[in-house]
Amino acid sequence: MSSNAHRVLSKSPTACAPPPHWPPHVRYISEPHYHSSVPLQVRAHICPQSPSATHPSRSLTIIRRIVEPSHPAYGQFGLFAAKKIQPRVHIVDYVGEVHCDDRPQSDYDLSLLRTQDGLSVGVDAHSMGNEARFINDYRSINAKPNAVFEDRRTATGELRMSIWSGSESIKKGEEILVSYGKAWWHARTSPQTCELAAG
Ligand SMILES: C[S@@+](CC[C@H](N)C(=O)[O-])C[C@H]1O[C@@H](n2cnc3c(N)ncnc32)[C@H](O)[C@@H]1O
Repeated sequence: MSSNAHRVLSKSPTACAPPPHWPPHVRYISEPHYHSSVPLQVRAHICPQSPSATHPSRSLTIIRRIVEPSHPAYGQFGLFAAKKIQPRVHIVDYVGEVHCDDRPQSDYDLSLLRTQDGLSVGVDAHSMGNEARFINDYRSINAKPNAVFEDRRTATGELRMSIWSGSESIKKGEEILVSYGKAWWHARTSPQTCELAAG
């Protein structure tokens, strides 16, 4: 068996090729990975069955480098509408590593859930994730966000933080922008850091 054939056969069944402009140092995943810091009973609450792969994002979004010097994330990437997106449409789930440990250094860590015991569950897309990790915050770009974070359960019951278009449609080529929340920005201008707040 050639080494290429072996690679294909040993690939995870849900693995898929990264989209164009995907950075080589980040692992592209289409379903959440659960870190060992997530207690079993919390994992069972979030994901009662096996994780489900999501592929709705490809046709709706495109990752693009920001080339406008006036953009506050100039030189970085952003996520853009590949076609017109109608209001209140599910664009993509924020997929990454689901964890309960602290990730103060990550700029890709989003809050998924706080349990009744006060345990904080995050989704960190710093080292592995999908297209959603490239969504920028609207501040200094637009007057308001055109997309929102909203949690949902997939068809197999898995809790996900998803990105939906807002009350207005998003034009083809327009940047998809959410609000990271004031606390996220506050944490980055003060000595302490915290998770990206969905809101
Ligand atoms: C979740 S990442 C977004 C994707 C990022 N632009 C990239 O290329 O990987 C969050 C980072 O994007 C940048 N960013 C996002 N929105 C921004 C904004 N409105 N103004 C300045 N920087 C922003 C900041 O560097 C922030 O730490």
